[in-house]
Amino acid sequence: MAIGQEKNILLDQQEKKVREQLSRIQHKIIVMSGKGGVGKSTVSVNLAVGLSLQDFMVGLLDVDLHGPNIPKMLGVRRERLPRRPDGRLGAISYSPNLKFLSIEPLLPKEDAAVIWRGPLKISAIKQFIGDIDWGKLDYLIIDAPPGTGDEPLTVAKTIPDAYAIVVTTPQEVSLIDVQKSINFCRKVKMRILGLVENMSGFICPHCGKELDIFKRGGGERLAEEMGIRFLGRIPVDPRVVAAGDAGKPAIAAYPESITAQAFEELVRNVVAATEEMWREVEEGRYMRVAVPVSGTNLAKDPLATDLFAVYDIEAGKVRVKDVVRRPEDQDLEAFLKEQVATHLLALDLSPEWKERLETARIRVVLGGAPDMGPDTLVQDFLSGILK
Ligand SMILES: Nc1ncnc2c1ncn2[C@@H]1O[C@H](COP(=O)(O)OP(=O)(O)OP(=O)(O)O)[C@@H](O)[C@H]1O
Repeated sequence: MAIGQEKNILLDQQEKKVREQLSRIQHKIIVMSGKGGVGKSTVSVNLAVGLSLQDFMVGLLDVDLHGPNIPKMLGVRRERLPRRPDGRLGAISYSPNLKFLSIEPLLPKEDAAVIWRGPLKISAIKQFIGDIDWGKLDYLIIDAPPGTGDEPLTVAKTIPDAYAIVVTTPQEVSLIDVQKSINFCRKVKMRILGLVENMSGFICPHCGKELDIFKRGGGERLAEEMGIRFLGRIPVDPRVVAAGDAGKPAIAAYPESITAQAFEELVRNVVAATEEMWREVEEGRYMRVAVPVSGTNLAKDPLATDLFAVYDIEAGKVRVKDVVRRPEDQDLEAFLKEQVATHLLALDLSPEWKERLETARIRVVLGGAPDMGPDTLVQDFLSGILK
């Protein structure tokens, strides 16, 4: 067998494993930020612990290949990954319903500098997700490295149905970074769960009360302007640092504190927001519609074309339209799944393919005419002419 062919088979197997693994996880959330140091890991850890304290089964994945700090924040260091009877590796248990994984146990030494080349990084992240047996989870929280580079892009592509939480601080420059993260999410078609404003207000280390000596706010206004949810704000609290350093997240270490309460509110808002996003899809208030095209008109055969107009539709209105090219080696089902399409609108499709897509929970609606453009077909669908 040719080397290229062998590589493709291995890649296909990896994709399959990744898909199987992901299908057992109900909600996947990527915690991201436009720049470093805004408290992404702190938010990820406290959110994961908070969800596990609400009896959800939770996984926490640290995708920071250069400086994984989640093991330290959880007080678990250099533990070996458990091996399952079938030979697969499992994540490390923090508590009965919280497991986590970072690159750390896979490094030769604790402080080893890792130099990853782009393709290696990408396959390491895919391996994390595909090779590790997470079991059945309600939530997988993924702490992505800051920025909009290779790692968040790989996570977004590997977990196409992940939602994003964007973390910011009240400083203006950080709020500008939010815009970048939001643009990134829109570009990779990742739905945004909402915005968290960290280090907002200050908790006095002496009296434990909140003092307004630092700038705060802005996040809520920005969220409103950008049309995304505001999930909560977390004050600056020196105990967050101490708790992180001591390996016990603030939400569990100081449950009575204002900060723990702020994290608990964040947990409640995240649960409500994920349920709402789920319902939006179930009830058709949110749709992602793919239409195979050829030039400016509908394509005669969806299986033969590589061009698709993809629409994000909320409350019956088109919010974003994009034209996407299907890679040559990707079949229609894999492509639509990667696009997280909920519907395929097309001129025609064989009954076998229609059934295959509907089994994959992609609704197929057929109709229109060869001289019609995709926008018209989508409008006909939204107005109920096409059913
Ligand atoms: N609300 C807070 N109050 C006080 N300190 C905080 C707060 N949030 C985060 N920190 C501290 O700020 C530092 C950076 O936080 P953290 O590591 O969570 O940021 P990050 O965005 O994940 O950084 P990175 O760029 O490394 O991914 C840590 O020392 C953490 O303890």
